[in-house]
Amino acid sequence: MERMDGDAIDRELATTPGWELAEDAIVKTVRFADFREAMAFVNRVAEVAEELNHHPDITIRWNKVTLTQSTHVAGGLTEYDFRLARRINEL
Ligand SMILES: C[C@H](O)[C@H](O)[C@H]1CNC2=NC(N)=NC(=O)C2=N1
Repeated sequence: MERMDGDAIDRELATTPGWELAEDAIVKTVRFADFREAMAFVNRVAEVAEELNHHPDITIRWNKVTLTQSTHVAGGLTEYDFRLARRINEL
């Protein structure tokens, strides 16, 4: 899978609500009622990541979960990152 160029990234970001570009990755932070809710979400993300074989970096800070995505093997953003982002938006 090829790395995406800036125009392609901007186009995809426009249809992937809640995600922002940070360096060569896309980032989203989701806030929950408490830690337990945050962990339940993280476990749902894990299921989708395993299904797609594409995994986000995940930071959990009490009730806030930050997902950071890029395609390691490509050294930047690819369609896989946006596909996972859209599935996460559906959770
Ligand atoms: C062998 C396995 O397919 C690869 O390591 C997958 C797993 N999940 C992955 N996730 C992400 N974000 N980038 C990758 O390059 C990647 N590669």
